[in-house]
Amino acid sequence: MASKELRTFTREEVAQHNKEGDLWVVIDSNVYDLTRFRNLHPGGASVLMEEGVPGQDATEVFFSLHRYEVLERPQYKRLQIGVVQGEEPQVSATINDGAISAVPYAEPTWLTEGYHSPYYTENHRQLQRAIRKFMDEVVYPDAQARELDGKRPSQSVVDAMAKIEMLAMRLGPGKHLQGRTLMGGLVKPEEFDYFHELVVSQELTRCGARGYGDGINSGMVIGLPPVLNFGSQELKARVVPDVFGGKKFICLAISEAFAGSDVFGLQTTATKTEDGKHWIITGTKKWITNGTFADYFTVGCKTEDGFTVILVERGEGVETKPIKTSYSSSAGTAYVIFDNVKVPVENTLGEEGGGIFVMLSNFNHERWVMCCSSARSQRSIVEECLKWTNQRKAFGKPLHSQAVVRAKLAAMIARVESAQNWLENITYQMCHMSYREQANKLAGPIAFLKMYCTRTAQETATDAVQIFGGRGVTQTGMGRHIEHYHRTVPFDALLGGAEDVLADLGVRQAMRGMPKNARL
Ligand code: HEM
Repeated sequence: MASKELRTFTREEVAQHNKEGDLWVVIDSNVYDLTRFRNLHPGGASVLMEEGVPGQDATEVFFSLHRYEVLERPQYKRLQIGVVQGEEPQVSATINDGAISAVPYAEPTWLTEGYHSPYYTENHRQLQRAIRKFMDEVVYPDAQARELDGKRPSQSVVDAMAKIEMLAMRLGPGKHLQGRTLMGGLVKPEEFDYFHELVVSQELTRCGARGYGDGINSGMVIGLPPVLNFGSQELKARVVPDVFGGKKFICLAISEAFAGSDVFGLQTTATKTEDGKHWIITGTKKWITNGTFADYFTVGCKTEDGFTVILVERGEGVETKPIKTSYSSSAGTAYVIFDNVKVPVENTLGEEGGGIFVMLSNFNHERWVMCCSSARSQRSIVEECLKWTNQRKAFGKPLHSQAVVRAKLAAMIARVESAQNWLENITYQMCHMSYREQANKLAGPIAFLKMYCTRTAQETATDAVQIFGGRGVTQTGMGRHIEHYHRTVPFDALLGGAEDVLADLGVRQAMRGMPKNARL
């Protein structure tokens, strides 16, 4: 809403204001006075005097050069002086207003009008509506701002998430939800299933800011499960409420400059003090998401018996330094130094020497969460491409009138639809399997799905840049989401296991299941 009162003009009246010292235009049935703005216009003053602009309807040329959000910025919003008599604006922002997008394939089938799904109940739909509104109103503006300034997610947003128990919901169904009021009581803790969690993950991904997306407590998603599942009661009572309450932050600290996923190559050591009451931890960790602001570190250490996971609290001997990666430092990616850090043995997570089991126990869930995000972010790119090829004209016709452009769109749509449909099938299996069954039966399929999601995501990113041209590599303006996606999408293919490793894991699991008597 503009703060001043808007007047009503006929198109003939607007047309009178067509010179340098008196310059009005119509954009989407709204009237703008650009007289004083002309010399401040980032695209230059002269373009505003080109044929078809002064006193005219500049809607088409405007939307071929600017995103809708330009008109929403306060400094430009006040350029609007009125509306055209008897007309209603036709261009509405289909994102960030809590609504479902009407653009084909911009939403998964279950959210598209007239389509059906066997997987989602009315309760999933209610949660989706509530979370989308929350995301668009509370999280999206912070995500966009922090992604640019590189600061950590605002505490007010973390607090708001904690209030609706979104932090706890991100760890999926389970005992940790007991007694919590999820989304104001919308979902009963005992009814919360993996489809509810899928909704939470996918809606969160719509914030369209990859670094921020990781910054907003993703360290918790991977760092807290070992505490929840393997920590002592005392440790859990001390750590979990503050983490779910958004007051403290936790991260997973496994990878090192010396070794990535090869946990047996790690060099961080934990040795017991003579009285056996403490660990002394020394070593370094690299690429630790949320590490710069974490209070707790779930650390993989080399111990006498092999590999052990220990919870370290920030304090004497713990130092964290930011690492500058291709995405925003909003993620809090850190280099972590442990210098003779003294930790009570009660902070050991699981058995001494049993660290591999602790780590493996969360891999499937972690990878599945990544698939949720990957499938959803691909979809946002498909929406951007569909809108752009529809509104952008080249050689006098919309971009989509070119067969090569349509072929790229077809491939993108097919990829995202297969990723989402496969994801929903696996999610359904998860809902009907015990955790142990999931480990046996789904490690392979989830590994394949993650490999598929991240590989297709990169193909879609490349195609999107081709469609957007120079704008696809420009950090501001029309293609800014494409540039961001293309720059940050390789992250997805590294986290939680590189593509080739996952592919191999899936095949090896399939081979283990081959019947002994199978022959051609
Ligand atoms: C309310 C009216 C307008 C506002 C507030 C506005 C604002 C802006 C802004 C903020 C940019 C920088 C790029 C971006 O952030 O997207 C820009 C670029 C530009 N504008 Fe406008 N503009 C307006 C109207 C127009 C009109 C009517 C034209 C018609 C020719 C025009 C032509 C351009 C061009 C050519 C660029 C450069 C685009 C690029 O670098 O790709 N603008 N404008």
